[in-house]
Amino acid sequence: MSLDTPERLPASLADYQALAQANLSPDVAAYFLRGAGAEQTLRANAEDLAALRPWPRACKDLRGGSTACAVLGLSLDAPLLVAPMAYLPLLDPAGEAGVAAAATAQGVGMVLSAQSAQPMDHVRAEGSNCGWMQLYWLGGRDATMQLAQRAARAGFSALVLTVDAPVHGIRDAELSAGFALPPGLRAVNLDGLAQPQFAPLTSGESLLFDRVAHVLPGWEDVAWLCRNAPLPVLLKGILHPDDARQAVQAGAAGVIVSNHGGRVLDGAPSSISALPAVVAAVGGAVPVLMDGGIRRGVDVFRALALGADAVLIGRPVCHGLAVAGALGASHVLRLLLDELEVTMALTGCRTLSDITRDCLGPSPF
Ligand SMILES: Cc1cc2nc3c(=O)[nH]c(=O)nc-3n(C[C@H](O)[C@H](O)[C@H](O)COP(=O)(O)O)c2cc1C
Ligand SMILES: CC(C)CC(=O)C(=O)O
Repeated sequence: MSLDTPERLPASLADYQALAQANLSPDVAAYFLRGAGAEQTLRANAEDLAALRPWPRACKDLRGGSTACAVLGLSLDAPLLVAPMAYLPLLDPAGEAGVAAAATAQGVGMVLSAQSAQPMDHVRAEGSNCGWMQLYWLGGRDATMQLAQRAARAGFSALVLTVDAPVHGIRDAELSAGFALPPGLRAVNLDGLAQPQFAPLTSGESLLFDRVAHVLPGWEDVAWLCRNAPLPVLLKGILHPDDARQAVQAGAAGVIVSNHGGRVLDGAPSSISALPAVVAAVGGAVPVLMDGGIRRGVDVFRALALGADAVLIGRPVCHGLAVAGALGASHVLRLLLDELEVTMALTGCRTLSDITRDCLGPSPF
């Protein structure tokens, strides 16, 4: 659905969120905006960011400052990418292509979800900054590689393999609102790829441990994909430093610290609290990105100060898209960029490399 574009755009991301929450139908709001279980992790993502204190500095020379950066070959005006999110046309018909156009207009990146409801070629034609393609392990090497090859043919420059959701999280709010995909909406980029078929369960067997677990990837599959895929592969959904080390060993080109926006394992650590140990474990071998709970430019600053090379933005883009289509998504990104610049100026940071741990007050972690 699409809400009527307001005459005056909302002034802040918080206003976009409130408008989206108030106006989306309860089932669509539950899918896009809520989290798993009791939503402890969803809340912790934002609360733990808010606990970090940017430290104002006086009379620093800010002339010639910039937020420009390069992340794994992407040249961006700021270290922001739109996170991969499924089925965006449920929020506005502009869908993934509208968000790609918004990201491109604002000079930030975008990762296209494997569950995009629009064809990848169309999305990239509308917004070339949509440069990375996310995928899940598709139950086997053949289907996963076929999707990787489709992405390469469509001109993407990297793949993002999501490893934190081998099974669906249990999303209470979504279940009680009765969310279901409407007929006609589907993950079109997966058309024709073999999906796992499961034999019927016999008594005492578990669907998860006796069927699904047999088609989940192991580290040897990840290493195989990193070796053979036509594009570099980042791993998304890393929280544990040991997994970060394994990712690097497996040949990952980057690591994304994420708990899937609190949508999978409720109670898992917030992304920002997990970030420092992952950054230390990776030791500069590959870029480290982070997502989860970024709601203001100051949150981008907080993540960079704890060692992220860039951040991904999830739900705020949904809020913008729901309230005012592609224009709303673009405006949300613009607000974040403006807030990041202002935060840098007030903390005396001229460039991104000036943003270090010393720019924060004493850590609560
Ligand atoms: C509605 C929705 C759909 C999502 N779909 C995907 C997906 O298809 N693939 C994926 O890797 N992550 C998916 N995510 C997780 C996001 O990529 C990202 O990790 C998370 O939203 C970041 O947290 P934030 O929403 O607090 O910014 C989805 C998140 C939302 C809110
Ligand atoms: C279709 C889902 C697997 C997409 C997703 O990752 C999510 O909803 O969080």
